[in-house]
Order: sequence, then structure tokens, then C-alpha cells
Amino acid sequence: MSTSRTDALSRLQGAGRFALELEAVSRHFGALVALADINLTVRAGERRAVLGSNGAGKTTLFNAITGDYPPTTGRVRLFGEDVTDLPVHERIRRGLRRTYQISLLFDGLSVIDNIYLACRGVSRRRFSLKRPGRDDSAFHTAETLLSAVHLDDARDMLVAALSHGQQRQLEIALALAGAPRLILFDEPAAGLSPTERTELVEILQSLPDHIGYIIIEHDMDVALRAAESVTMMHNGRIFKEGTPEEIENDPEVQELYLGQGHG
Ligand SMILES: Nc1ncnc2c1ncn2[C@@H]1O[C@H](COP(=O)(O)OP(=O)(O)OP(=O)(O)O)[C@@H](O)[C@H]1O
Repeated sequence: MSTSRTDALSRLQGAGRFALELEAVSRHFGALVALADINLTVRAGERRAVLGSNGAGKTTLFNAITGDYPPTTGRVRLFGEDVTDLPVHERIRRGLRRTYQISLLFDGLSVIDNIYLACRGVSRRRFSLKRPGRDDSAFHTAETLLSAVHLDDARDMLVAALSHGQQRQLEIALALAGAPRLILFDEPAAGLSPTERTELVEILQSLPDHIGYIIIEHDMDVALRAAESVTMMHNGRIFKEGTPEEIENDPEVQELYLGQGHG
């Protein structure tokens, strides 16, 4: 981690606030226990990877954090505030964002229009009847986000004409609209080529320091490069936590992960 990023993180965390605290979170689907007694904290600005085999409970963990599927038991706190009983949109208002495994882009619109709509959607003036002009601040924000996800060259292309990798980059831009403080990325590298994966990691690494994220990733290499801490899940429980180096060199993790054909 660079010295300037370390300094920025200590400033953020000096405020003494966690971005996320999960306390004894469980989620049942009928008799199935998808999450069991999860205790997890993520510091403000921290970048965390969640690894685990199929069915380990990673997406259910995201659903519990966002409120898409609230926990059966346990508490969820965002930036020090208990949000367990709050609906999804109230968590979004508090700076939580999420990307999905499936695309939620508008295929028939251009890249810049997709980003612009996301920016308008979270702006205070979204109900204004006035036709937006070039001085609309959402336009400027959209142009900034376009560059942040390396899509300047695809600015006016229709989403339907983008490569799979470009679509994933655009999804990141949409998650950056508004003032996100914690983003949950659900397998952003799925289906990407090695070159696209490298670009994705560069984009994630250059996000502003105050934006923390949790990334679900099957590709160990991407996860270990994009994160500074790792949580490994297995059968709905936290199996290991550590730095990327600790997780990579852990014999139990290697056995579990490589034994299941990942890596
Ligand atoms: N809405 C649901 N209804 C019933 N069972 C569910 C639901 N969502 C998840 N599950 C079950 O919960 C368990 C955990 O699923 P989850 O999708 O969280 O795993 P995952 O680690 O994200 O897996 P993958 O890597 O395949 O996406 C699985 O057994 C799954 O079938």
C-alpha cells in the first residue's frame, strides 16, 4: 500500500468509525442456513475481498448488508448507525452501493447517458422539470466518472455495442454516482479476459481513498491485488481472515480453495 494511501486511511479511521459492522448475523432460507453467526467489521476506506466456493454465502452476505434479504437474526451497522431495520434505499442514502452479477445497464442508451442518468438519479434536482443544460453539474460528474473507469474512448457508444469488460467498467461508474462510501462489488471480474482483469484492478486501486469496498471474487489473483484484507467464507461461516499474503500462504485455505478447482 502506498504511503499516501496509508496516511489517508489513518485520517479516515482516526474518526473512529467503522464503515460496516455485522454482529452475529444469520440468514435462513427455510431449513437452509445460508449465513451463520457472522461477525465482521470493515474500517472506513478499507478494501476487503470475500472469497469462498459456490454456495459459501457470499451473495447472501451482500444481501444482508444491503437489506435486499435482511438477516434472520443479528444486527447490521453502517458508519456507526444501526440499519438492520432500514429499507434498501435508506442504506443507499447513507452511502452504500452495490453491483450485481447480472447487468442492470440501459442497452439502448450511450455510455455517457447511462452515467448521466445515474448521476441525475441521486441528485437533489432529479424532479426538476427544467430540461438539463450543459451546465448541469450532473454532466460534469458524469464526465469525471467516465474517465475514472477508463471509458473515455467509448463515451458515445451504445451499451449494447460494448465489450463485456467495458460493460463491467460502466457498472462501476454507476456505483460511483452520488457520494458512495462503501461499495459492494459482486464478482466484477466474472467473464473478463486477463487484460480486462488487469484494467479492472487498476480502476479499483485508483478509486478515491475515502471509498471503501468489499469485492466478491472467484479469481484469487484479482482479489488479492484489489484488496488489503481478505475474508474467506465456507458453508455460511467465516473460515479465515487476514492480509492477502496470509490468506495466500495459509495451508488450510490452499487445501480448501485448490481442492475445489479454483486458483
Ligand atoms: N433466495 C434464496 N432462496 C433460497 N436459498 C437461497 C437464496 N439465496 C441463496 N440461497 C442459498 O444460500 C446458500 C448460499 O448462497 P449464496 O448465493 O449466498 O452463495 P455464494 O457464496 O454467493 O455462491 P456463488 O459463488 O455460487 O454465487 C446456497 O445454498 C443458496 O442456494
